[in-house]
Amino acid sequence: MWIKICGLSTQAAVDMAVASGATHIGFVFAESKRQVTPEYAKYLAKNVPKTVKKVGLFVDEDLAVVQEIVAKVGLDMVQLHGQESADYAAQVSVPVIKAFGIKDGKIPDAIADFKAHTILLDAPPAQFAGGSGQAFDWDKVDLTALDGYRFFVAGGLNPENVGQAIAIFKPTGVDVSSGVESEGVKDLEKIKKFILKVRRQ
Ligand SMILES: O=C(O)c1ccccc1N[C@@H]1O[C@H](COP(=O)(O)O)[C@@H](O)[C@H]1O
Repeated sequence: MWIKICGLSTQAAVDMAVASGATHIGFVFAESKRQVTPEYAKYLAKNVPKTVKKVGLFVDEDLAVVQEIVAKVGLDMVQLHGQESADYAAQVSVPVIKAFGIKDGKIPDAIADFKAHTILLDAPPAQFAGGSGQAFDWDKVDLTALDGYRFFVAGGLNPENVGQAIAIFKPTGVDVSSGVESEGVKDLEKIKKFILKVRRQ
């Protein structure tokens, strides 16, 4: 099971995510309270083992800027959290995770255009394009629509509910940001607890 801890902005949180067994760590380059500069992400990423994928999160960013940051930071994957097209995704030089907001349980038909990529299911955008800590309506989702897709479940996950999300969706991976924070800051114990919970499933 892939485990992605997103919105990392301190060395201690990166180290805890890696030591606890995260498979992916995420840096937010879009407008967000978790936004980091490429220079700082490069610094945070420098001792991350090659086995852990470094993911850069972007929202409707200019493709040239994405490519520049991928090269500068040494990103392994890019998470597209805006209205990016499949044509745009196809031009990114590293594997793509394409996020979709799930409203009223409806899996958008547009996921069909991203079959070559990994899909990420999130709550619909709120103040920012994501990272709101809100879950979508898990019970309303037609799970057959996800057949044949590699996908992350995200949106409002935390150490307490991630087991239920895995049981319902049987996803390729789970992704969390707000649910491993306390008062808006990454909480090292919650990161560890979240990863342990997933590993014990
Ligand atoms: O984390 C952010 O600040 C963020 C900003 C803009 C787009 C996406 C963002 N985060 C991603 O949103 C989902 C759900 O996060 P949460 O666990 O509900 O807080 C996750 O994929 C984050 O990577």
